[in-house]
Amino acid sequence: MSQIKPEIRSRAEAWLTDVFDKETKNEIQNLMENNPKELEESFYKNLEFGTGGMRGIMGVGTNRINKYTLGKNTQGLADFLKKEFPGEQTKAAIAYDCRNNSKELAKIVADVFSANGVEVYLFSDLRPTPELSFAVKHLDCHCGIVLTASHNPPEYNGYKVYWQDGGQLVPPQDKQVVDVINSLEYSEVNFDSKEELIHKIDTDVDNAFSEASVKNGSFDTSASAKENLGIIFTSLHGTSITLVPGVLEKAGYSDVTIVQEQKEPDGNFPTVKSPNPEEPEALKIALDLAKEKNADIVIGTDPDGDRLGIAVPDLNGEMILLNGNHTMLVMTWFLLEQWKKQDKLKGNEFVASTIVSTPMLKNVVESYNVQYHEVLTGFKWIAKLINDHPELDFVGGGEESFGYMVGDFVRDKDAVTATLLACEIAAKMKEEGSSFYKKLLELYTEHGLYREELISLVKKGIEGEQEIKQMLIDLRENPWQEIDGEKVVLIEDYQSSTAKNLQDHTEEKIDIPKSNVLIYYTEGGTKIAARPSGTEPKIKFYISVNADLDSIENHQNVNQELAEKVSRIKKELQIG
Ligand SMILES: O=P([O-])(O)O[C@H]1O[C@H](COP(=O)(O)O)[C@@H](O)[C@H](O)[C@H]1O
Ligand SMILES: [Mg+2]
Repeated sequence: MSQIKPEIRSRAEAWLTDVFDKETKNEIQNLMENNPKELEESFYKNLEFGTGGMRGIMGVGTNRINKYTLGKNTQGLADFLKKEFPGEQTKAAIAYDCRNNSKELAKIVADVFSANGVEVYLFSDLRPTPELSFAVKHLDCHCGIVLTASHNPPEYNGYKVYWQDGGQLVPPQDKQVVDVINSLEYSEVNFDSKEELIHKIDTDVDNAFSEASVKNGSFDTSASAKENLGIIFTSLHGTSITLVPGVLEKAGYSDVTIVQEQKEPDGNFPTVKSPNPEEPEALKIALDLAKEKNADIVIGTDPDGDRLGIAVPDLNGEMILLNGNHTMLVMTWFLLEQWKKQDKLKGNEFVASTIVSTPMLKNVVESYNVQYHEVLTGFKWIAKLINDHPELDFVGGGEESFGYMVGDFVRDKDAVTATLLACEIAAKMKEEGSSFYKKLLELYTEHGLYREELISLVKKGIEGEQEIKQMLIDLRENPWQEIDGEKVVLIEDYQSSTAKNLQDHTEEKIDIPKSNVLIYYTEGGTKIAARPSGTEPKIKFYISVNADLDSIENHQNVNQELAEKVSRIKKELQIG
């Protein structure tokens, strides 16, 4: 008992009142008596909204995902809706993923909204996140919620919030909503549902979304090319199983093999260490199956169906996992070619990506005389750009973390439509005697070979958070001056919004919202970004190096040299 800090004890004791149920109180008592460390982790702060909504470990406490923290969020949102749309019948759409407790938490969110007079459209079963983004607009809702922690480990859950346009909350609403939530007491949350305000949704929205996906993810690839494409698909125990097989069939793909061991939705993700297509291990079963079946493409989506991992044959026919940058480059090239062919490039189109994604994309996009815009990490910022620039046509957007969005019919990354686009490209390339991978290499010969690596260092809990903060403070105090023998020429600090040119000692203002991100550029074209993850307890370093590639035949040598360069950099900077 004596080990509990007084402020933690008082925060925990506030949860021992009648506002909270017996189970919660028992668990808190238990932690107080037996596990003060866990009590502190659970109560030392309130959960916050990050890159993609609010995420946390499930359990009791203010720093955990539970009925009370999400109830308070929802009460705050309902209060905000009332203020923002006075006199209107407000409406909210709610979806949930395969995680443990997602369904129950979705019902609680529906209860609190309805208790406050908000009309609720609740999916009758699990669905991918992009379908919720679609549903918000389709059903003319004022906001939307998805209960999901995306690809985080099984002990996590979360709460993604969408606004009227189908994009996740961004300024100015994000701060306004958070202020209302923070001003509430737990006792002010109304859980008394009005069942007559809760409507179940499923097939109608599914059909509309599937149709829109097929339309947006299909171009001029022939029916025979599609039939000839061998596809292996895995939903990694997640939500995309509800839609992807159906849209592939609708779009004309007949040779689709679903990874059976991973098709059942399961919040424990029993066949993978992490249900994240960014981790090579996640696609292992699918890759083995691809070998056996001699398939042309492997696709795996994350639990909430918004990010996708792809593997395709390299020039020797060996399956190779692509990273988010690779996929984004080929997809964007393909979309630009299609727009060009359809005579739709008029000079007011744009492609968007994030500051930690490959700088090569800019070169590809601008070679089509299309505008390239860069935003902070988080697809919500890409969605915001679309809103902020009604005068521009959005072609597509992506980010290094395996997310892509085709056109603007949904306002978040969408692995359903992106799966169709990946198959469209692979089928067409195969028919033309080329390949998805060869196309990537051709882009390298035109724009240089870019090699990117992400290093994520996991640092959990209170101490981890402190350590991550300190690492960035240290970097600011002692910035890298030279990296792999190349002088650092520019340092961007997105927290102070300054770009320091170390050569002419000038300083420019960065004109995007503040964020704890540092980016270094060297005279040789190396780019290194550092930031804390906004979804997981990690610090992330993004390394990008590049070199000219004169012919495809040389790609392995050049790639090898760049891999060695990245290794040297990691060693020198002591990151991973
Ligand atoms: O996790 P998801 O699929 O919802 O994706 C979310 O998190 C990713 C990782 O963010 P961070 O680097 O801050 O962890 C972001 O890239 C993405 O835009 C965001 O929507
Ligand atoms: Mg996700």
